[in-house]
Amino acid sequence: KVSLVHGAHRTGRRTDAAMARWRAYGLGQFIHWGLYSIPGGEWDGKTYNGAAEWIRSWDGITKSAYDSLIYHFNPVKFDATAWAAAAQQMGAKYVTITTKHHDGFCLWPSKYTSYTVASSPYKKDLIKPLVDAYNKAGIDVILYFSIMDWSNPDWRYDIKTKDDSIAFERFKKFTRNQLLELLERYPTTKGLWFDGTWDNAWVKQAAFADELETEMRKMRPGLIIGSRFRADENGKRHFDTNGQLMGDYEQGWERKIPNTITEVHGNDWDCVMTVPENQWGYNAAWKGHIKTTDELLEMLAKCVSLDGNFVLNFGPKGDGSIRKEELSLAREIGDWMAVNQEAIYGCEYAGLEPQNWGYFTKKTGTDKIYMLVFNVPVSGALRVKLPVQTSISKAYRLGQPAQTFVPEEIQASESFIHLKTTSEKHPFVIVLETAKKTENPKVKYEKAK
Ligand SMILES: COc1ccc([C@H]2[C@H](O)[C@H](O)[C@H](C)N2C)cc1
Repeated sequence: KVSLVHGAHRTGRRTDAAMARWRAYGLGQFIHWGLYSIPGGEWDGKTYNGAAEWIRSWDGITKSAYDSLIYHFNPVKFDATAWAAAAQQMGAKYVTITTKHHDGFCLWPSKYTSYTVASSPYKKDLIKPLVDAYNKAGIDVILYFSIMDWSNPDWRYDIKTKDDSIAFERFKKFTRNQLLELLERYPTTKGLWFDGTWDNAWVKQAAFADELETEMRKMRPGLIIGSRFRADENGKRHFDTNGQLMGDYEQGWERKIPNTITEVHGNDWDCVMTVPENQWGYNAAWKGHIKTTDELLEMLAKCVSLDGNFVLNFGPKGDGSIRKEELSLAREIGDWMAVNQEAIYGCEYAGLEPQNWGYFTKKTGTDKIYMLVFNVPVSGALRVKLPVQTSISKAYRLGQPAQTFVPEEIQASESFIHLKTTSEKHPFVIVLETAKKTENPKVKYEKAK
């Protein structure tokens, strides 16, 4: 262990109520929306092959042409209530919304730059109606904020000269001003999801970022900040020089999911996932493999089974409408959640040996186990290995309690649940009510004689 001033300030999970609420979410929605949503990955009839929200960095578009998109941003179809209703029906318990992506365009009328929605034909603040509508729908809001800001002349990828450091000092002040402004304007938001923090200039700001994180946490008790915000004084990100997690949860799982509980290191984490292979902002082409509802449900189940949250991304169009493919995915996920949400919300790693048929979750604070079945074996026999001295007192289909199962014990603490049919076409859940086999004191006494 090396001594660090700006490393992790906490080891182990946060134990407060605000973090317990975050831990219980299970399913979240990500929203990437901004000027990049207007071109949607296309420009002058050419298709940009990268992620649509990165089109400004493409040599097929001039920076000034991209920046002039601000004069065309007028999302007349934007309806925060409709967005929140779709998220609520999907079963999202939190939403992470881009306030400012790498291009620097602010969806709120920031006092510290003119490159905001206030300078667009739309003029009005977009973040407040979203926060209010989602909160009204019972959904918590986390604000995405990119430190990297291509619109700000003081931003630097690295600090090489005296001029660079003078400019970057201005940029650090600007960044702090915007973050405090967001916390002041949107007091009900629960956290900040930082991005654009890998460049050398920011990685060198361990002390500044550490002080800023402390200041923001003081300003908003309970505030949730992940491992992407700051580096330690050796430039280590996500995990400090001693391997300790920076921030409150691990944010490294971008379009990927851990396979075993050991990869999670006992931390809280969330996985942020795109529907296409790698498109966060609206991409008209919608090309490559588009994940199906069952694939996305399996990712959700896998995340919760390994103590994480699953955050599914939506990329609204420049006009403020949400594309029909995303709305139908949300609808189908919501239909499944309406029946099976008990196996997701407030659930955690069950501590059981994983089986090929799917994933186990456990209701936090109880002995209730859920079997989320995605891959029905041709035998129809689902193997369950429980901890020793644990038995199954009841087994039934979630949503159809009359459909019960009598486990076949094949050896100590190992049973088969025999399905009635192997022709299920969609994922389903079996609930196992388990109990510790308590020693009967009378029996013990008799033995002793
Ligand atoms: C350098 O590779 C990157 C950098 C940033 C990203 C951004 C995406 O634009 C999106 O905002 C995602 C959450 N973030 C990691 C993706 C790939």
